[in-house]
Amino acid sequence: MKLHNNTIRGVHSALEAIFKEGQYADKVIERTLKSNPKWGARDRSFIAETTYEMVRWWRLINYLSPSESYWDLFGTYWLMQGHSLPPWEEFSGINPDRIKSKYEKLEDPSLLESIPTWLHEMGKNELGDKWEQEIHSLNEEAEVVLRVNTLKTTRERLKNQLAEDGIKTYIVKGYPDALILEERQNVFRNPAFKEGLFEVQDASSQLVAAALAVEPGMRVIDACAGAGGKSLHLAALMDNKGKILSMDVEEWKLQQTKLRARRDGVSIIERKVIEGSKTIKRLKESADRLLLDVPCSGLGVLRRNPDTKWKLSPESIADVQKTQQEIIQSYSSMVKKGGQMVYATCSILPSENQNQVEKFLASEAGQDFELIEDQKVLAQESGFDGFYIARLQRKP
Ligand SMILES: C[S@@+](CC[C@H](N)C(=O)[O-])C[C@H]1O[C@@H](n2cnc3c(N)ncnc32)[C@H](O)[C@@H]1O
Repeated sequence: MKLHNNTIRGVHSALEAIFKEGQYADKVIERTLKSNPKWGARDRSFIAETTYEMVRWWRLINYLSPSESYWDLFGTYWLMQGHSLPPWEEFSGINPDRIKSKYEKLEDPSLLESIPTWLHEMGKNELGDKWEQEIHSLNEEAEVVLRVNTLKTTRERLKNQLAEDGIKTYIVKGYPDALILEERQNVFRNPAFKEGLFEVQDASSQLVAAALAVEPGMRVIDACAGAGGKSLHLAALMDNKGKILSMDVEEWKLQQTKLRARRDGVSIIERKVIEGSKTIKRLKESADRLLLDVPCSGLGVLRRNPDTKWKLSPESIADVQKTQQEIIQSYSSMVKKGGQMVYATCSILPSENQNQVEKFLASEAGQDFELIEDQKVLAQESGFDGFYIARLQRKP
């Protein structure tokens, strides 16, 4: 594969924004590509993929070639991919034999999997024997998965429509609304996306709304709705009949929900910003179904957001765990007697998942609830993102 100096520079400036300015990788890549409209499709995918992969393997790359120079770091990454380097002056500081022998001697799993040492220790403590395979799976490149908007089309029809545009997809048993792309490509420019025929949503994430067992006509609250991915799925499962209250503490996220609902032909979503405990108290026992897609460490979606591992710390995980317990304790009051609630995270750590549900059930607020079932979705078993989904029932 031929390297081009200008696209490597594009990767360097993206890495600088991510590591020196602490910006989010997906946003940086989006902006880098937008501000360089002349780059062709191949250049764009080179920049996006290389930036993501270098972020993913950042600790390992820096261990193999401790250097301040982005050329040294890129060259090391390129060699790790099994390529050879062109005889450019920029790569003169790299010694491929030294890098290879350093890699071959490596035994420390946290370096081999390119994660912080504290995270390796935490993962081992929480997941035991399953940890090493799980972090290995979470370091793989994610599939692109679509969720068919069944309010506007069927899976079969969309599959054929995309195939006519050269986008080949396949289906996997157990995910009734999902289509998986055979080859990674940008689907947001496809007319079917603009017409609201699909959303991009991982297959594991599609299990969350399905677990809430909604029916048309119900009153549903999505209390951590964010940009509305699950609210939109719920609306489709309810055949756009009933009411969904999409809530969040961040108004700008709910604004996205509004735009997406319009594109997807969803009219049953109402939005409400959570301003404090009063907002929750006013909705006491008002929901047939409540979704708590709570903020979490994001460790289950490392394949999509590899920069998360450099932003997390034991303290930030402890903080988010505190928020999770506060949310389930207080927000569960919105479920009607006899109603149901789903508590979900995109984390694989039991301390954010089943332990939180157990703690809630043992508390005073949880006395009215019982666990119906839970799914501990690991990337190594599902092939998709890591998730936790617990379904609880409030006693009549
Ligand atoms: C995992 S994300 C939700 C993703 C969203 N459900 C989706 O499908 O796109 C968690 C959300 O919880 C929100 N959040 C954080 N603290 C909250 C709180 N105390 N109450 C409600 N939402 C909160 C965040 O702003 C974030 O949008």
